[in-house]
Order: sequence, then structure tokens, then C-alpha cells
Amino acid sequence: MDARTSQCGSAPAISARAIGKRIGRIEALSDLSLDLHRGEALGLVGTNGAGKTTALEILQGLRRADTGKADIFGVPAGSIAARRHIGVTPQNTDFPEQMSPREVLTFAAAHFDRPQKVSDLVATFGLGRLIDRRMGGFSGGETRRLALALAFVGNPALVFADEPTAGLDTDGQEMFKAHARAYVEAGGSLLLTSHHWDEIEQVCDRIVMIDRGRVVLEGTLDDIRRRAGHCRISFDLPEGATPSGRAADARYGDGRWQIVSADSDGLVRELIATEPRVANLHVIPLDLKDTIARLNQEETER
Ligand SMILES: Nc1ncnc2c1ncn2[C@@H]1O[C@H](COP(=O)(O)OP(=O)(O)OP(=O)(O)O)[C@@H](O)[C@H]1O
Repeated sequence: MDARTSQCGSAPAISARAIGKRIGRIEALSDLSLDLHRGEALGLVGTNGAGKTTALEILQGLRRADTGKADIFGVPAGSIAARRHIGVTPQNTDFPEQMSPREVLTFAAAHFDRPQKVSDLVATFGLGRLIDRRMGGFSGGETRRLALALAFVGNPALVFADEPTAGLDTDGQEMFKAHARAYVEAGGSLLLTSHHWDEIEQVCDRIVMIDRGRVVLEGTLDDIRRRAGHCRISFDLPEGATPSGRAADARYGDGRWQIVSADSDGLVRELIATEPRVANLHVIPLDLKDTIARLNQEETER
């Protein structure tokens, strides 16, 4: 057990059962259950307004659920004991204009028993040239980098990251993904919401997808790809040749012929039998974005 989780008992990082929440006339969450195991990254995904932020706020203890029960490392969400173990990157951040990132990080670090070194966070989140500037004139992305560092400053056992890379440049996004994955590999637990499928795919082990407050899909990424059951087949043909038979629907793009199929083995066999000049055949599972799009399409066709 690593130092982060040694004080957290043996319960899962998050255990939420049948959470319901009404905001005004809207049923923001209905019967939401989810678990986050230790040392795991879970992606909570869904369209705008699906209920992701509401769920995170309940798990962090910022909102009260109307029904259901949520525990963090076996103690009620929102309790002091639960809050001691969590780090948070909220969607909206507002820092005092007169303070510098160094002052904010040093102040926050002083509240924890085993904080991260400020110098390490500066390096991880690329805060070097910003660290002693007053935050009044900070851009959105600069502010976001500090918000990310703050989530990790207490060396927490569980981090909630609500659209953490919104507004970040490409370097910042890569920095977050690498750090998030390293944090999870080292035993940390992460609940991530994001609209960037590549970010979910690179950081998370599992996803829970919600729609209008209800869980509509969940599983490991491998599981979900298997359920979608489609692969992308790409191949080369001599100039002027076009695919035929079941490969006739292939499209030419990125310098290769490509087709998505639920029966990649059969299609490849037929392709080789009917077109002996086929070369550089590759069969790869669909990426997460295309997998989800296909599952959604199948759902609407049902
Ligand atoms: N303070 C509020 N007042 C009124 N409605 C609210 C409030 N907070 C949330 N809602 C509603 O609850 C639903 C869930 O909102 P939530 O912010 O949890 O969605 P989300 O999945 O995080 O969306 P996004 O991807 O856009 O951030 C939405 O329909 C939203 O309009």
C-alpha cells in the first residue's frame, strides 16, 4: 500500500449507490451508482447537462443528494474524514488577483501532513515563469495550470478532475495526461470528466457514461470496444485499383484504403482471396470516440 492510501482503510475510493438529485424542475441525477477502485482512473462522460458536475459536487460534499448514499474511502462524502483524502480541480476557478501561484500553493500545502513540494508542482505543470507573478492578469490557461497543481498539492489519495484541460494549450493537455496517468500508476485514484475522448482514452481504465442523469453505458475501455465489436481495416492497393466485394465500401483517406467492419477476419480473408495485390493490411480496434459513436448509432437504429 502506498503512502497516499495507507490512511484510507480498505474501502473503495468511491462507492455511490442510487444517487438522486433534483435541481428546480430538472432531475439532474437519477439512481446513479458507481464505484471507483483504488489505483484506478474512471472517466465520467456524457453530453452537456448530463449530470457529471452535479455528481462530482455530491461526491465532494458540495451538494447534498436527495436520495442514495455516497462514501469516500468508506466514510460519508462531504465529511471532514472524506475531505482529508481528496484533491479537486473544479470547472470554474477564481483566485485572488493580488496573490502569486507560489503564495497560493505554499498556503494550501501548509494544510496537509504530507504535501507535494511546490518546486515539483511548478515543474510538473509548467508554472516556472508564472510562479511569482500576481494572478490579476493571468490568462484562462495559466489559471487552469495553477488549479491543476492545487488538486495535487496535498498528495491526495483521490482526485476529482472536472474538465481539467478546458482552455489548456496542447502542451498543458499532454502534461496533465502524463501526470494523471503517473498518479494512478503510483496508487492514486482519479475521477475525470472530459469531453475530449482522447484524454479519456489515454488516462482512464473504465468509463461510466450518463445521459440526463442516468447511467447508459459502463465498462472498461476494452470491454466497451469488444461490445461495439468493430475494427478498422486499412490496406494499400496498386494505383488505379479499387476494392471490390465486401470491401467495396472502403474509403480512401490518409493515403490508404480504410473500412470499418464487425467481421474483420471474414473481410480480410475475402480481400486477400479476391485481390492478391493487397498490401500492408492492418486491423485495429476503433478508437473510443468512434466506438461510442457506433454504439449510439446502433442504439438509435434499434
Ligand atoms: N444551479 C443550477 N440551477 C439550475 N439547473 C442546474 C443547476 N446546476 C445544474 N443544473 C442542471 O442540472 C443538469 C445537470 O447539470 P451538470 O452541470 O451536472 O451537467 P454536466 O454533465 O456537468 O454538463 P457539462 O458537460 O455541460 O459541464 C443540467 O440540466 C443543468 O442545467
